[in-house]
Amino acid sequence: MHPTVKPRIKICCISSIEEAWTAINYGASALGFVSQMPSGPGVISEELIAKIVAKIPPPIATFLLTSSQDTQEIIQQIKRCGTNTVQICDKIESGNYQDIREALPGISMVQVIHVTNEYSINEAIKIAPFVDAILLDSGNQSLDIKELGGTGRIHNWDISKQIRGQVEIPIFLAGGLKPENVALAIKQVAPFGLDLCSGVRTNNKLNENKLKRFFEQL
Ligand SMILES: O=C(O)c1ccccc1N[C@@H]1O[C@H](COP(=O)(O)O)[C@@H](O)[C@H]1O
Repeated sequence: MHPTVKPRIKICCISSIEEAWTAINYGASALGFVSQMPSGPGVISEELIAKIVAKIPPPIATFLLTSSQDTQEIIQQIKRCGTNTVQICDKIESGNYQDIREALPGISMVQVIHVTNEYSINEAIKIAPFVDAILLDSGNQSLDIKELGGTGRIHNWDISKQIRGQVEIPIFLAGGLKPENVALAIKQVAPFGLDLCSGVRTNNKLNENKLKRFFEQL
């Protein structure tokens, strides 16, 4: 069990160098870049991701969000985009986490678990030994058009809290976080990190007023 500290903040769906710097200036320690997805508001091209990532200084973490389920494909995608972290938004079907570790030893791996019911707890416990962090998001992988994130909806935080209590690695909480609910989310789940997209945006653009209000709640 980790001690409760002020959570680290990852601002996701970054779509320009200006947005990246706005998020960093307000206090983000990580930025998320959404590559091709079946659905969601944050997708940008890999070319744009690579261009923005090249301008981000240490120690800011850069997360590539991928929907690929094939580790060889993921490795190539990370190389093209140049991020230092990969956020795997679906279940790996071809290959395993070790493939990514061996090919890219410096890359951190974050696996997304879509919190839907109590089974999500076992899913998180099973995956935790192989990755560097787990990100608990809202979503639905069984829809015809999969929802892998960016839903703007919260999920059952009681399940997230149970995962936080049973898994030793850092937990990020995502899904519908915004200035109005972040204090309660921290109190209830006490995650290592918070990850958000739509809650600090207006018409898909980063909104400085919402960002400011969000950071004031921490
Ligand atoms: O934003 C997207 O387009 C997206 C698509 C597919 C997977 C993940 C995506 N974004 C991630 O979802 C979380 C939660 O988003 P929200 O705050 O509920 O809008 C976000 O932090 C991104 O990591």
